[in-house]
Parts: sequence; structure tokens; C-alpha cells
Amino acid sequence: MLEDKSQELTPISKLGEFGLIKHLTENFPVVQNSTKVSIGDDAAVIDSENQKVVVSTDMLAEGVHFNLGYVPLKHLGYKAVVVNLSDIAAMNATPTQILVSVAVSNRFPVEALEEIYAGIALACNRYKVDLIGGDTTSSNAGLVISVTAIGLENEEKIVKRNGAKPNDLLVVTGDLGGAYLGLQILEREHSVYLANPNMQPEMEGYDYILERQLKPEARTDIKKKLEELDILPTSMIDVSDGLASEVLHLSDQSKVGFHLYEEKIPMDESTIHTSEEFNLNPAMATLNGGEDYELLFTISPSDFDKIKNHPDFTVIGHATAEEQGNFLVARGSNQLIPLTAQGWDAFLNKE
Ligand SMILES: Nc1ncnc2c1ncn2[C@@H]1O[C@H](COP(=O)(O)OP(=O)(O)O)[C@@H](O)[C@H]1O
Ligand SMILES: Cc1ncc(C[n+]2csc(CCOP(=O)(O)OP(=O)(O)O)c2C)c(N)n1
Ligand SMILES: [Mg+2]
Repeated sequence: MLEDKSQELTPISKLGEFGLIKHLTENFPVVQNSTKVSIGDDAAVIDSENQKVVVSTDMLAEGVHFNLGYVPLKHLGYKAVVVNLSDIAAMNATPTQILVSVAVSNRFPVEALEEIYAGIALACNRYKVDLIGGDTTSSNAGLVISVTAIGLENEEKIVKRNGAKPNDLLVVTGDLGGAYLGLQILEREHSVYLANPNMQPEMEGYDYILERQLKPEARTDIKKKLEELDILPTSMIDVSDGLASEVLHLSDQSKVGFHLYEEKIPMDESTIHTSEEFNLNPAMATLNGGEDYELLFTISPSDFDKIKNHPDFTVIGHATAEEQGNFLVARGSNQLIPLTAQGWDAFLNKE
């Protein structure tokens, strides 16, 4: 990587902007029929036929969203794509194309960008999406990667944040809190390394949570699973900022309240163990940690039997009338704790 002095590194100036773009994007195949014009023209062209076009964009900034002290560039490229595909999955749509924009300082050699694009290519291949364009510019400060994701879906299948009704069940996929604890491990080992570069990082036993932080996946598989069960969620959102924040978004848009049961929140064993190691309440990691990229949705109570024993889904609460407000039902005591947490916020986190 960057520190590897044995390898000759190529300055970006050697290729120039156009040479760089060509070099980075030449090995991206077009696999979607809807992609009519891809990289190389003034704009890309998509043929959506009878489907609606679903579009979302998210930006990752060095120092705010990632720290290059411990995040490998290939993982960064992969994650930048995945977090955007997650937003398309949260609309119950299928992602088909992405655009990628990077602002990069000329302290980066071409090889660093190759690493980022290797991660992007991996994600494109894994999720069968086409890279159809983007923008490349220089930056005097940190690295910024912005991805726009496009998906196509039949209008009646698209699920928004605003359809939850009182008594609907609140359901989440997978398990939560892992990505936050993975980040705590990376931060801890990075500060140990900065204090003494000869110390070996202690990463053993943390594989699952490190993967949740460094190589998250988008739940594009859920759409098909729900279709097989003949369930169309009434509202849906992905868990990027933390469960509390996302529940409040559904509440806000759907004009309902929620009761969220702490004891029902799914967590992996390693998330619980690592929380204990850091003297943290694991439920707090799920509520405010973020970056789990699971899907949170509501379903009609009449659909309960269809999902009650499904390994991918956990019912964690239910919607109430809006006037009742949003509460966490505490483990054991059944005490109602107002759900006020706002989850992870890029502007609040910098104190
Ligand atoms: N700078 C901006 N200009 C216009 N719209 C924005 C901007 N930032 C966010 N949005 C819009 O606000 C909404 C919420 O954004 P955000 O909280 O980032 O959602 P998500 O967590 O799904 O990425 C989205 O519809 C998004 O497109
Ligand atoms: C250095 C560093 N700081 C903080 C985090 C944690 N973090 C980064 S992004 C994020 C949540 C999602 O980010 P946001 O920009 O809010 O995305 P959106 O909700 O728009 O999808 C979190 C919790 C991290 N992974 N690395
Ligand atoms: Mg966003």
C-alpha cells in the first residue's frame, strides 16, 4: 500500500486527469440491459422501460467518515458503493448503476486510486451494478468519495418511509451494533500503534465486528425474500445512523409512534462481548452506533405468521398512535424510556 516503499509509485500528474479516468475505469464491464450509454460520453443514458428510477447519493469524507490510518483503500472503495446500494435496497428497489466522484490530493499516487477502484469493482461485480460515470478532481485537503446509486423498480413495489400504520410490526434484518464495536477496536488499536509503532495490533477474535465496520454488505437480498413470503413492507429505511435515529425517521414520516423492545434487538455474541470489554451497554451501540446497513421496516400485523420464525428477520417492536410517542421498553423492568437519541450525526460528532 501507501507505506510500501519497495514499489515504485506513479504520481497522478504522469497520467493527467483524462489518462487517470481511462486507466481506472477501463476494466468495468456493462452488465445491465438498462445501461445504454456508459462512461466516456457527456452523460450516461439509462433505459428504465416501464420502471421507476430510484436515485440516492452519499458522500464519504476523510476524517469524518473514515480514517486512512486504519481503513484500507480497497475496503473504502467497496464500502462507499455498498452504503449507497443500501439506500436503494431501503426503497425495496434493485440497484442497477452507480456514479463515483472522487476529490483526491496529489499526495496520492495512482496506485492508491487503483486500490480504491479495485474495491469499487469488487462491489460492482458482487451486486451486478454498472459504473456509468462520475467525476475526478484534485483536493487540497482530504480524500472525498461521493457515490450516486440508481435503481429500477415497478412503482407498486417501491416502499417509502411514510406508510407505517398504528399496530404495524417493526422488523429488522440481521443483527445490530457490530459496526460500531468494530470501529472501537480499530480506534483503540490505532492509538496503541501511534503511541508505539512496534506494538502488534490485537485484532484476534474480533473478525465479525471488524468485517461489519470495514466490509459491510447491502441487504439487496431482502427484497426477494420478502417477495417469497408475499410481504410488502408498509415503510422501510436502512440503518446507517443507528436504530434510534431510524425509528424516529419512520415515526416522523409515517405519523405514528413506536414501542421498541430492548430485549428483542438482535445482536451478535461478539458485539455483546466487545461491548462488555469497553464497559458499554450493547443496546446503546445498536441504538446510536450506526453503519449496520441492515433494513428496518414495518409490516401489517396480519403478516406476522409469515416471518415469525424466519432467520433473517426479528420483530423488535410495533407502531402506535402518533400521540403516544416513541419509547424504548427497557429489558427486564419494562420501563418506558423516551427514544430521543439522534444516532450518529456528522455535525455533532466533532467535539
Ligand atoms: N445537501 C443536500 N441537498 C439536498 N438534499 C439533501 C442534501 N443532503 C441530504 N439531502 C436529502 O435529505 C434526505 C435525508 O438525507 P440523509 O439523512 O442523508 O438520508 P440517508 O440516511 O438515507 O442517506 C434525502 O432525501 C437526501 O437526498
Ligand atoms: C473516522 C470515523 N468516524 C466515524 C465513523 C462512524 N460513521 C461514519 S459514517 C456513519 C453513519 C452514516 O453516515 P452519514 O453521513 O450520516 O450517512 P447517511 O445517513 O447520509 O447515509 C458513522 C456512524 C467512522 N466509521 N469512521
Ligand atoms: Mg445521506
